[in-house]
Amino acid sequence: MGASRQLLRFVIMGAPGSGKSTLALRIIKHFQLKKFSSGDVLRDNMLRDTEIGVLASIFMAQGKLIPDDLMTRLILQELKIFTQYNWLLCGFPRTLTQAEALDRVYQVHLVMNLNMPFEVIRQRLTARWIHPASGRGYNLEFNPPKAVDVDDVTGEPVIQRVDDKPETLIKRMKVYENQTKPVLEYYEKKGVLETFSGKETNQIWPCMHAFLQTKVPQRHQKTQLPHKEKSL
Ligand SMILES: Nc1nc2c(ncn2[C@@H]2O[C@H](COP(=O)(O)OP(=O)(O)O)[C@@H](O)[C@H]2O)c(=O)[nH]1
Ligand SMILES: Nc1ncnc2c1ncn2[C@@H]1O[C@H](COP(=O)(O)OP(=O)(O)O)[C@@H](O)[C@H]1O
Repeated sequence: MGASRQLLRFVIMGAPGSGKSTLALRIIKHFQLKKFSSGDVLRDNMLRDTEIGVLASIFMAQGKLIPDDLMTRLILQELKIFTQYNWLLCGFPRTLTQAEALDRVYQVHLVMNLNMPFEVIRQRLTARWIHPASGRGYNLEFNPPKAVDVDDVTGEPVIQRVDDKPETLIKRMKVYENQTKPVLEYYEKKGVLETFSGKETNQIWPCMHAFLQTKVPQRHQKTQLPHKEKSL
């Protein structure tokens, strides 16, 4: 893939709270990829009170996945806007049906999987806060907002996600085990899966960054910055 003129089609996967969004933000800072998050698309629909948003909020609050046909139609439709760009999908696909539907339209070149102990995830999610309109995420321990309870950019309130409640998290982890883990096997068989294990973003990121430098053609790499960053 390295030398080809193909557009880059990357995916980042991992259990809820494993750091997909946090690492995706670092990736797009260093590499020319558009980040596309299924959770953000759903939350945007929820904020705008669309039909999809109303439906999504019911499934999400129960820790369930949004049905495949709806989700796939939504994401493939939204992705059309990015046809001319390299992209990085965050949170999609989450089931085998979604992965197969994506495959029918795009060739995925690389899937980065985050592997992290459940206890770390549980601790992180009790302290996760988000700005719903932008999807910007905070963590009271790891990257707190500059001012208490408000988004750094807009000054609007940040909230805790209803699906981060401990009982909903347990359900989401089961869904991840049963429905999303098979997607990892699917990509493994295709030879595009790369797994990164660790407990901290700052530990995983240098490995991921170094790996991506070998996968992303030079022309799609942004000016090199030091590996270590203070936040985000
Ligand atoms: N303590 C801690 N929190 C982190 C770290 N990396 C990310 N987080 C926070 O953990 C939560 C989950 O991360 P996020 O990127 O939203 O995970 P996602 O659900 O996989 O997209 C967020 O509140 C992040 O700010 C880390 O290395 N340490
Ligand atoms: N690809 C998807 N298929 C079905 N439901 C999805 C998908 N992506 C997101 N969702 C719904 O949105 C919720 C939040 O997803 P996301 O923002 O990616 O959070 P996290 O990675 O923390 O679980 C999921 O628990 C699920 O209900």
